[in-house]
Amino acid sequence: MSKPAHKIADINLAEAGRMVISLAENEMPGLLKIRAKYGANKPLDGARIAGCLHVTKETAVLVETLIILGAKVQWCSSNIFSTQDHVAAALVKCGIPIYAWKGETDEEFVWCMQQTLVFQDGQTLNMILDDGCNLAQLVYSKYPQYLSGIIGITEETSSGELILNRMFNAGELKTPCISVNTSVVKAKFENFYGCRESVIDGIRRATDVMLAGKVVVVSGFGDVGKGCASAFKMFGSRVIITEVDPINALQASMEGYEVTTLNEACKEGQVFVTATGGRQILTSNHFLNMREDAIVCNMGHFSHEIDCDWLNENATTDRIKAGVSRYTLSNGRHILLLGAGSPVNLACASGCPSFVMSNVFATQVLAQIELFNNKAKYSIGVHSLPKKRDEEVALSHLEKLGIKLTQLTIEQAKYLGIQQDGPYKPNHYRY
Ligand SMILES: Nc1ncnc2c1ncn2[C@@H]1O[C@H](CO)C(=O)[C@H]1O
Repeated sequence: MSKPAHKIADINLAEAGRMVISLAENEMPGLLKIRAKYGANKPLDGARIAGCLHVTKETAVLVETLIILGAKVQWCSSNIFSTQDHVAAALVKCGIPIYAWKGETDEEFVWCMQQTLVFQDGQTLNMILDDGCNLAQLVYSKYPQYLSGIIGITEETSSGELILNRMFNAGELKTPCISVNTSVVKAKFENFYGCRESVIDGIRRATDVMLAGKVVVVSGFGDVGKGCASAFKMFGSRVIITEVDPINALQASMEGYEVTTLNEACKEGQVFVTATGGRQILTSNHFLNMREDAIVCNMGHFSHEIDCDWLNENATTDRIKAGVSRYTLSNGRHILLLGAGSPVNLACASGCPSFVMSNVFATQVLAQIELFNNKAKYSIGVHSLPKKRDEEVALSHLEKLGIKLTQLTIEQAKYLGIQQDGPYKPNHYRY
């Protein structure tokens, strides 16, 4: 049976979607500059990109940039709740095969990914743009016959990078990959500044809860956790951090946060945010000790940071509104779970803002160009883009913010032992 040209919620939403995509373009100078620089010589001509990344207005600008650079693209979302249906409609209106809608079931999520693998002309994918390694794992497990045709994989997020590294260490990886997450503009910009703004957006849109004065527990003090903690601090919350890594724990303490265990913090917290990249962080004994109507949400890629299965099997549920479920526990107290454990900024709001995503998605495009055109340079494994690319992406965003850069003199460059136009830092430098 031939596959449908697309599957979305409602094509009639296309006009509204195009409006928000146009506004996002104006906030995404990095992608617009890439279109201007590479659009004529089409470095992605011949690329058949299967994309699995939240279908948001920012991703729409990314998708249309890839197409302007010559790629054929088929796309699905990397989360069942993150699709912005009007954006999906706007892309389909332009003839782009989108298989995504807000509120997919887990089975439909897999079906959507499957639709991205074979193109309308019968050719199979030769590039993957992934978020959380969902698509790559599907191909590896269910469609290994396609692997020989895949030139490269670019991966968006830390959880996906973790899986690719695990596959490589197990000798299972058969494809050169570039992790965008290791780029500075992703880790130190989107993961921090993007989450700093969007975590508040997600929680406030879902609950309208007052954050000032409240006890907020953030599990994980990596770049995402740092951004989240910083946001709650700015809003006047009392922030408690939980961590397993002594370095991150010390950092949190140096920032003035209390650092303790979840077994202690679960009794005090009124809002809980997981940002560890791990699994089973918030579990039954925490839930049973939480205060009435404690708000529980996740900012990691996968919902398994929260033991949602235990809640669904051991508590009755009332749907308050889209993205907000109230669980009644055996002890009579209640818990509010946001976005069913999916990243709350994407499930209950619209994800990280366009300007910071412009940095990340410019890096994604450069990574796709690099792998597709220089595959001989990349061995099987998980690679990073050179620092110079990071600096170029950052440079393309300065004008929008009115930033005036100081020029390094030749003498200064000689003293520092670097080129006048960079790279300005050694690879081991931590920004
Ligand atoms: N507005 C957005 N559009 C697309 N992807 C996003 C957005 N905000 C965050 N993300 C990505 O979502 C993954 C986690 O699934 C990240 O690591 C982010 O780069």
